[in-house]
Amino acid sequence: MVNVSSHLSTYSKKKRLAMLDLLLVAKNEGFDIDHEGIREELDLFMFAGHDTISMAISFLFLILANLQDIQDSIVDEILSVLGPEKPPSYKDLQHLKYTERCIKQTLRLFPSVPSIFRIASETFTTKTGYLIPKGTLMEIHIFDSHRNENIYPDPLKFDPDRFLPENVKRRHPFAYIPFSADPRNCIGQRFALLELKCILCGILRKFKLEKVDDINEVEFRLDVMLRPKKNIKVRILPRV
Ligand code: HEM
Repeated sequence: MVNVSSHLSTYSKKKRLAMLDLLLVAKNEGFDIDHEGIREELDLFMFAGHDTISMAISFLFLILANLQDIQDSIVDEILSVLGPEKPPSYKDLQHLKYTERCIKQTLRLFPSVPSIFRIASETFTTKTGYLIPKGTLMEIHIFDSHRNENIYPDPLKFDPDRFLPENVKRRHPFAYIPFSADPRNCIGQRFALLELKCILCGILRKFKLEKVDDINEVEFRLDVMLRPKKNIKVRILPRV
């Protein structure tokens, strides 16, 4: 067990505190959190920030291995913003607009969290006329909404332009909810996009992804995360 008091001088001098330091300061200053609570928060972050990203990157690689033209366009954008070697800065990552649209499109078709659950805190009637009694456990099926052809015509088509600002504006704000959309939505969503862009900058400038598994033949298994039944395979070759 860490002795917080002996570490106080270390963390309290820093201007911007890391998350663990923030939690320790909160506990020390008498806020409603104890060591058990801090452990739970860290555990949540480790879980929520790890499997989600690893599934997103797996499906992204599968898509890029299947769709060479999309992969080439992403590489072109990365090279035009960063050149062949430069590690991306925060600002550089903001310029990777096409890459971002491809990531969004991947999370539309393969949302790492396929559904979320809520308990109705009061009785209400939906816009379509269903009476939902207080206490009902509701499943919001993100995977199905993202593949609804009334919202996304030709839903299985990987079309990054669906996420051009003018097209996003035409849809309901809740038509795209890979990170959920309520007060308990994903606290790591901006970080997740940056992380995925960084991974693509690192891998795609050095390696080319080639198709092994067919994107249309992937089967899923029921889980909290969207996982394939079998491991996804792509061929990774040096980019020359
Ligand atoms: C592609 C990546 C990610 C996806 C698709 C994703 C998706 C989600 C979704 C749908 C929720 C809401 C769950 C619910 O309402 O039941 C959520 C919550 C959460 N996510 Fe993420 N997430 C991702 C990455 C991350 C990362 C990188 C972090 C942290 C660094 C993170 C931290 C969290 C936390 C702490 C919550 C709980 C928030 C709360 O309950 O108030 N997520 N995420």
